[in-house]
Amino acid sequence: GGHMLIKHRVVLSLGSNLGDRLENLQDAVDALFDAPGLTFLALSPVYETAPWGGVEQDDFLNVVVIAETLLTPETLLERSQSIEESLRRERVVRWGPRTLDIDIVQFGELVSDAPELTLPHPRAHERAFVLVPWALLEPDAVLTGHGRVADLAAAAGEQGVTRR
Ligand SMILES: Nc1nc2nc(S)n(CCO)c2c(=O)[nH]1
Repeated sequence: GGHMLIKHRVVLSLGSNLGDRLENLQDAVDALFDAPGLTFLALSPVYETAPWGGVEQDDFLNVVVIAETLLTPETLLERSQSIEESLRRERVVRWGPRTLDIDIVQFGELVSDAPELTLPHPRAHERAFVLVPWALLEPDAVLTGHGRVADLAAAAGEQGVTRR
């Protein structure tokens, strides 16, 4: 349904472990902000990260992007999915290798249990490849919020997340 013209602060996690990973991430960030509706606020450094999810596959490169948007969550999801497709995103194995994955981690303070778009992202707060870059950009959101992580450095070590 329609949304009043409210700006929401969104947190996106981008990952790639297929093809030219860095180029895939660069192309994705460019594409996200090429179209109207999203205002860039911050981009984390790039992290080399061990695959999370139990599927044996190559390491990922991950970044977190903070933006402001007038879009609805659904529209942002559609835009993310079309960018994934444009980078030849073959969804073969769930949690398997992919040229690009864009996860909406938070959309303002919205909460949704819609199956196609659960907000906040249900697994983001377990994932050091999300939390470590995110904490650099928004320490309070990660270190004190409901996603409280006792020891981010320990999580980074345990989950193989290292700054490139
Ligand atoms: N390290 C790491 N592991 C992952 N497992 C999945 S699924 N993904 C895709 C994002 O959900 C990733 C990822 O981006 N990085």
